Amino acid sequence: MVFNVPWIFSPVRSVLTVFHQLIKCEIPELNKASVCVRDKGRVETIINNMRRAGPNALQVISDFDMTLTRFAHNGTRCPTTHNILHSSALISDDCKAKMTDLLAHYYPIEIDNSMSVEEKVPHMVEWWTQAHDLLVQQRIRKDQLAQAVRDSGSMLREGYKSFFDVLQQNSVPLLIFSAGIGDILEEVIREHGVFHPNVRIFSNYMDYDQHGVACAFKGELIHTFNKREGALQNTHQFVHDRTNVLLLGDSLGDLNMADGVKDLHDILRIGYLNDKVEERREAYVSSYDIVLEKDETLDVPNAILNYITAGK
Ligand SMILES: Nc1ccn([C@@H]2O[C@H](COP(=O)(O)O)[C@@H](O)[C@H]2O)c(=O)n1
Repeated sequence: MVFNVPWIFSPVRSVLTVFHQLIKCEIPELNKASVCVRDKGRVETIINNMRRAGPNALQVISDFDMTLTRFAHNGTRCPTTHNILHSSALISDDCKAKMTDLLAHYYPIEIDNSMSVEEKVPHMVEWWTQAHDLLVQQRIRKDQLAQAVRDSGSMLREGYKSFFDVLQQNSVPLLIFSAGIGDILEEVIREHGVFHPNVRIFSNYMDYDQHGVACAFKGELIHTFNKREGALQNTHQFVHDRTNVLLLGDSLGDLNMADGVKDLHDILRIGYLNDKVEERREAYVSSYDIVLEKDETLDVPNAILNYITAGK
């Protein structure tokens, strides 16, 4: 059992670690009740190293659905990129019903704390494959995607503008590694006015025929638990002269998204724990450096980024 009482202790390691006064004052967001930290000394050291190295040494690697987008708003679940498409007017009622059934069956497996990643993988492959096959049958037109996103009520987390803008202003690359649908993801960030040139996306993209109708998904399937393989295959696309990584995720499958970065110096992993909080807290606090429980904001990543970039 891990308690998120700020600055007290972490029974996961039974080590008493505290943030020093300086970082507590400079980054007061770390005092939020939503923040859980296993080893505060380690987090402080990493953040200070990153500040000393400055924004030129930094890249941000992030998941998208439920990490940069909100998990819930006013008690209602917010849509993932898949949900945006399957709830849209572009999809038949029959397809909607099938996609909803798939979600109801496979999402509990995705977040099941009692199953290993190895046990989950075949189920995730089945889920994504069936969902993509259904979507491809719908003859979705590329030029209709922007409207589908506008109609969807998709929401980036509170503080998104500062997050994207500060990275852009400091020329820090933002690499988004998503098992969602890349075409929809792009529309979401375009719609929010933050698709800046420093953003790069690795995701599942649709392929279109000469009429602009989706006819397949391109390349290797990316699901929640094979991002490491994808990251390693795409190492040539990572920004190699930037050896410090701020990693944001919401799944244990996101932890290895930076495995393709060569000469990695410092990495700070921030994990959003959105669902099944009690059951999964221990696993998250053992794996992520900072865990944000039911926190729908980017306050903590923003505060850390501001602290790092202010040191330049
Ligand atoms: N048919 C599907 C398949 C997956 N999902 C959810 O999308 C999320 C993946 O995106 P990330 O940006 O988080 O990698 C994943 O967590 C699934 O729950 C879906 O909604 N429908």
